[in-house]
Amino acid sequence: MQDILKVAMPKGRIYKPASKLFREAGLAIPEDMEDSRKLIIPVPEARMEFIMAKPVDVATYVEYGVADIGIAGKDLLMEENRDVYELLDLGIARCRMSVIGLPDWKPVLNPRVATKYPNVASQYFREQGQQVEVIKLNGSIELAPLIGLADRIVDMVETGSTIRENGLMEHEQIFAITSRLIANRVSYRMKSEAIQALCDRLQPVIAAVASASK
Ligand SMILES: Nc1ncnc2c1ncn2[C@@H]1O[C@H](COP(=O)(O)OP(=O)(O)OP(=O)(O)O)[C@@H](O)[C@H]1O
Ligand SMILES: O=P(O)(O)OC[C@H]1O[C@H](OP(=O)(O)OP(=O)(O)O)[C@H](O)[C@@H]1O
Repeated sequence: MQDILKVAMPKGRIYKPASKLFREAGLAIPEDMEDSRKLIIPVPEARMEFIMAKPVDVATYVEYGVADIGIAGKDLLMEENRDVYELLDLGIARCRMSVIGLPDWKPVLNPRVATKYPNVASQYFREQGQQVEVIKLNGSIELAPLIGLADRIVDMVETGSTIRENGLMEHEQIFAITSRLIANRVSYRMKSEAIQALCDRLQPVIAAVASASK
C-alpha cells in the first residue's frame, strides 16, 4: 500500500498559492481547507493528511518528523536553520529580505537593527564586518526607525508599498525569498516513493507557472 504523506501546510499568505499548486498538480485538495478551524485534515483521495500550521512552525514539525513534508518560506528556513531537506523551490510567495532605513540614514557606531529575523540579521552584518545591536520584534517592523527604536531594520519587501507609505528606503537586498518544499530526513528515505511522486507532479506545474510569468 502506498504511504500517506503528512504535510505541514502554512496558514496565511502562502496557503493560497501553495494549495493552488497542489491542485494544479492533480491533487484533490479542498479549496476551503483554510476556512475551517480544523487543524488536521485528511485527504484520502490524495493519500495525504494536512497539518494546518503557523508558517514559523512548519520546519519544526518537519524536523521532528510529525510531518513528512512541509512548505516554508526561505526566510524562515534561513532564520531557523532546521535539519530538513529542501526538495523544491515552489517559486511562490516571492519577496526579498532587505536592509531598510530612513532615506537620510547616516552610519553610526554600533547601530541598532530591529527585525523578526535576528539570526539572518546578525549573520548578514557579521559578514559585512559591521558590529550591530539586533533587537527582535514580532511585527510592524517598519515602525522601529520611525519611532527611534532602531537605525535600520531587516525585513521583507514584496511590493514595496509598506516602505513607501512610511517614507523608508530599501538600502540593500540580502536575498530573494520563495517558498520551498521541505522533507524530514527519515521520511525522505522511508516514504521516498510517495515523496518523489509528489515532486514529479509538482515540477511541471512549477515550470509552467515560471515560464508564464516571464
Ligand atoms: N510581503 C510579504 N511579507 C511577509 N511574508 C511574505 C510576503 N510575501 C511572501 N511572504 C512569505 O510568507 C511567509 C509569511 O506568511 P504570513 O505573513 O502568512 O505569516 P506570518 O509572518 O506568520 O504572519 P503573521 O505573523 O503576520 O500572522 C513568509 O515566511 C514569506 O516566506
Ligand atoms: O513590500 P510589501 O508588499 O509592503 O510587503 C512587506 C510587508 O509585509 C510584511 O508584513 P506583514 O504584512 O506580514 O505584517 P507584519 O508587520 O505584522 O509582519 C513585511 O514584514 C513587510 O512589512
